[in-house]
Amino acid sequence: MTLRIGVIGTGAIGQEHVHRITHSLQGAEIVAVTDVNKEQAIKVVKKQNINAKVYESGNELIQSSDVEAIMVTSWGPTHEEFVLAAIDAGKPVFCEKPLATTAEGCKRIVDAEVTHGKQLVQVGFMRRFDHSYRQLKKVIDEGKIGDPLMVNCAHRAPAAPGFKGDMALTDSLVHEMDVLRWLLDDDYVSAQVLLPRRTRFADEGLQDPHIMLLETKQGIRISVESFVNCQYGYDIQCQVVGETGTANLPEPSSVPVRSDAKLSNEILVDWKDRFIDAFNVEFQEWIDSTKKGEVNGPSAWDGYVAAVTSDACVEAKRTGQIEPISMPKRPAFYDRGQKVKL
Ligand SMILES: NC(=O)C1=CN([C@@H]2O[C@H](COP(=O)(O)OP(=O)(O)OC[C@H]3O[C@@H](n4cnc5c(N)ncnc54)[C@H](O)[C@@H]3O)[C@@H](O)[C@H]2O)C=CC1
Ligand SMILES: O=C1[C@H](O)[C@H](O)[C@@H](O)[C@H](O)[C@H]1O
Repeated sequence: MTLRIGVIGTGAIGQEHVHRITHSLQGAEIVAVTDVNKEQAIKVVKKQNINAKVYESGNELIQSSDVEAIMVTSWGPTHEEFVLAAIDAGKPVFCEKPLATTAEGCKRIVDAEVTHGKQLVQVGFMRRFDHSYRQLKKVIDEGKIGDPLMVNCAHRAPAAPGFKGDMALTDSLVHEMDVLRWLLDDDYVSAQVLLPRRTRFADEGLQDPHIMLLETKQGIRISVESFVNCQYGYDIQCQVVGETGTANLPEPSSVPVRSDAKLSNEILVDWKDRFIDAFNVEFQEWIDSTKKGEVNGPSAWDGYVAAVTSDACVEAKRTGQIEPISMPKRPAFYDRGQKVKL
């Protein structure tokens, strides 16, 4: 059986995902697309050479009997409406981060999904599918460095066109907020945000870099640097310090070149390249799980936790204080093993 997917939002990442599902992955096809920029949606259908119908709106696409599963890759503020509509239609939905732009919006989605009675929602936190993060998690889970005590991360990008306000926290660092919970199998209890000296390469009014400090329930202390105008490349670092050793996130492979009396390695400059394999694994596993009637990736609850954490970080940046992160107990509904029926 081929999973028939409808795509809401044919912009940058929507096109990436349409391409990978159509040309790289197995078991699914794009049968429907929609975008408020209809001309763009039409162009994507032609360029990707897919037999997909262009719908007037996301809700019309969701309601279509031709569409079995939904992919939401529109702007963040539109996600809540479409995810709620997909739940209402009883259809599995993959929603790119953020699940919703507020914790309250995420909680409305969690409540709707629990009321619906079947888990349908997966959120696009793709780092859990990245081979290097999975290698790092294996080392930790096997106890090779003892209990984790501290974690030091960096999330650097060469430039941040269009970045404004708190996007370093709400748009970029949400990836670390999610992946570190998964890596450590832990939850957060507090957040603090430090504002180092601004780089002259930041747009007017934009703070850059930031340092986010998190404490977990187990007492692990986490430091994450966000530097979105670092100039030199797209560089994701993660070191876990344990009782008996340290473990570093493996660097993307590159050929060491010796020439002109220098030894050099290339550094990637784009998140699309750094995580291309993670996106492919994320979507192949989503397709396979959805066809089995399962949700095995980051859930709506994970999307809610990321939103609560990011809200606390934005508040910590505003107050300059350590802000508490208090989460209600995760509903048993989100324990693994929930099955959905297509
Ligand atoms: N997982 C990851 O690493 C990444 C995730 N994203 C997320 O993906 C989402 C989209 O980001 P981009 O593709 O960079 O943005 P984009 O602006 O390139 O594309 C978004 C598209 O959604 C369309 N759109 C907006 N409102 C709509 C509506 N009501 N109905 C239908 N279409 C609508 C826009 O016309 C646009 O074509 C964002 O939530 C972003 O955070 C983006 C980049 C990386
Ligand atoms: O979701 C993303 C990308 O995956 C990058 O990791 C971030 O740097 C970017 O800001 C964000 O949009």
